[in-house]
Amino acid sequence: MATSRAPLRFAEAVSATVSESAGSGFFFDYDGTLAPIMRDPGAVFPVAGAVARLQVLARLVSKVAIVSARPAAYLRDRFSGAPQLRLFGLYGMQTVEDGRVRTDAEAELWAPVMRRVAEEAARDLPREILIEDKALIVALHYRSAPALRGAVERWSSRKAAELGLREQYGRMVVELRPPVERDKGTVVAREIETLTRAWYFGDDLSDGRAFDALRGREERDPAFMGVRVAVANTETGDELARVADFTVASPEDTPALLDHVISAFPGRPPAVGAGSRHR
Ligand SMILES: O=P(O)(O)OC[C@H]1O[C@H](O[C@H]2O[C@H](CO)[C@@H](O)[C@H](O)[C@H]2O)[C@H](O)[C@@H](O)[C@@H]1O
Repeated sequence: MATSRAPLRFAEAVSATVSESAGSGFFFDYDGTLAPIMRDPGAVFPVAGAVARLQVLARLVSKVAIVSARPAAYLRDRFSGAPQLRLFGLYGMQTVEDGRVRTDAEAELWAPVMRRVAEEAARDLPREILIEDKALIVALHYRSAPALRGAVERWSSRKAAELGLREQYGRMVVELRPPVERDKGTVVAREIETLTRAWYFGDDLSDGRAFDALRGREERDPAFMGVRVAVANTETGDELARVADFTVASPEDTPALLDHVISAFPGRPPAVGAGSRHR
């Protein structure tokens, strides 16, 4: 991922978005971007104020979406307060349409294989490893036992080779998933086709593909503006921050950045401390 254009100023990015709101979209990763990182994935909820900000934003621009590795049903639950959001789960293998989860047919064919992977992981891996069975993706979490990272990665690589699966590394996690052409980059590339401005917020390795999708579109279409926002963290954040236009310090700071964007729309009250950050 290479940065090729002059640095974008936050105020310019915001005003270009406001002036073409009907062609603008906002895309968000979930864990580590809109929600804190915790040991128990099941205990995580969006940070205070995030859902409300997204709902406001969804009324102001063309499209606001969550693009996550979580199952779509999980996202539907966590973002029920923002019904206008578009939800892409399992790296785009699932979406929510009219309140119902729709799973990609090609990915669905892998359900029996992934069930077997979850069973074998439970049998083979030490019990300190948290196995998150997302039906079409098996996540192997070593946050409670970082010393077991090597063992987890070796097991995962063997299983991927044996069964023809893909691996995705993340924050103290390795995931095994079907070899279908879906990732955050393919989702974003498709969803921005009708847009002229798009922002993507992320914190992790898989979000780099979404950044690349914005960059690729910019290279083909000089009228398009992509805005990459990295949410800082010491685990996987550096790589993303290096190629981001802006960085926020933590998921808890994401709503404040959105306030600066929202307040720039006509008729919106000014954000507290507007213009003082995100340069
Ligand atoms: O695409 P995302 O929405 O960012 O999902 C990526 C993974 O997030 C979750 O794992 C991460 O957050 C957990 C909860 O804070 C944390 O315990 C774990 O160490 C992190 O890797 C989720 O559990 C995974 O399924 C997602 O793939």
